[in-house]
Amino acid sequence: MVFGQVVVGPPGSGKTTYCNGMSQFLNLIGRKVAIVNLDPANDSLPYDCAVNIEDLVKLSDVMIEHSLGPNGGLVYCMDYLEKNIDWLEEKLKPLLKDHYLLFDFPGQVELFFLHSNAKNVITKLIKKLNLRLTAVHLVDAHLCSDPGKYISALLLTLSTMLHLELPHINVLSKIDLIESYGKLAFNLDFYTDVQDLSYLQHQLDKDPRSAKYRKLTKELCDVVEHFSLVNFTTLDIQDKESVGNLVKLIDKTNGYIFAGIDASAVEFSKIAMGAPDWDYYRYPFCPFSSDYSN
Ligand SMILES: Nc1nc2c(ncn2[C@@H]2O[C@H](COP(=O)(O)OP(=O)(O)OP(=O)(O)O)[C@@H](O)[C@H]2O)c(=O)[nH]1
Repeated sequence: MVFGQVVVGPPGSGKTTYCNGMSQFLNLIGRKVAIVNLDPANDSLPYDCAVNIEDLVKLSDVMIEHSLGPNGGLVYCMDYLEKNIDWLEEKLKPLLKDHYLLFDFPGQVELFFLHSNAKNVITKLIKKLNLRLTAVHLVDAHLCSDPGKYISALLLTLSTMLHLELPHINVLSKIDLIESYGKLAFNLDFYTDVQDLSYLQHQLDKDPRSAKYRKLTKELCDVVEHFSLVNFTTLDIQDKESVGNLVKLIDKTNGYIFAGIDASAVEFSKIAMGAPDWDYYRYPFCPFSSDYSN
């Protein structure tokens, strides 16, 4: 069984930085990691990738050949990848024996709630290669500083969850910067737990432009609350404890913590009930710099 993460989120939410930081962290706790770059718009990669979509299709070539803009070009690239899924499977096969996989996807959000190519690629890989993947959806934490943007982020997150149909963890990224956008109207828990969105209405009513859409906003918040699926964890990719806590969550969702244990009910309950206290803190970490190897 091969475990890994599908890293998605809007442009600039920190996906590439995440893949880099996460792979360094996982390496340090003893896992062999392979990063699969499926974002053809990723020009300068901070990490060494095991597989790069650029070797199959180049966004710049697609845009010229088919007279497409960057968004149309990306949709084309994902479509091309789906049609050539054999290429990706062949590239991944040598990694399946002992690697943990990180898939770095493009930030164009329409790929994850409108078009089906990216989802089809993931589904085919899961089925054919027997992968256990968790979707990690990054959302820039600064969106919490504006109630309207926060509600948009909730809707995007919900639609991505429903579209991908994977074990899913939503992350407020760059949490270290949250205070630089001013004091939040509520405690951070309010934004991570997504419990009672009616409080946001008071904030929105302060702005006459959003007060006009009071009913629409309420209905949208009701949709999010009724699904009762969205909540967030937080991440500062430069903080080892923050990354470690996220890894624990991800390991529970994709089943990594159960890998290699005896399939007996006793063994299973030991892991399920016990504190998840395994390899994460075994390794001495330096106080953080974004490069864990420093
Ligand atoms: N302070 C801080 N900055 C971060 C963090 N994560 C990412 N960044 C910064 O956010 C910016 C965008 O990060 P990227 O990793 O390029 O984001 P992306 O989602 O891959 O962007 P696209 O490829 O455009 O979709 C970079 O300047 C990163 O250094 C974080 O946890 N804390």
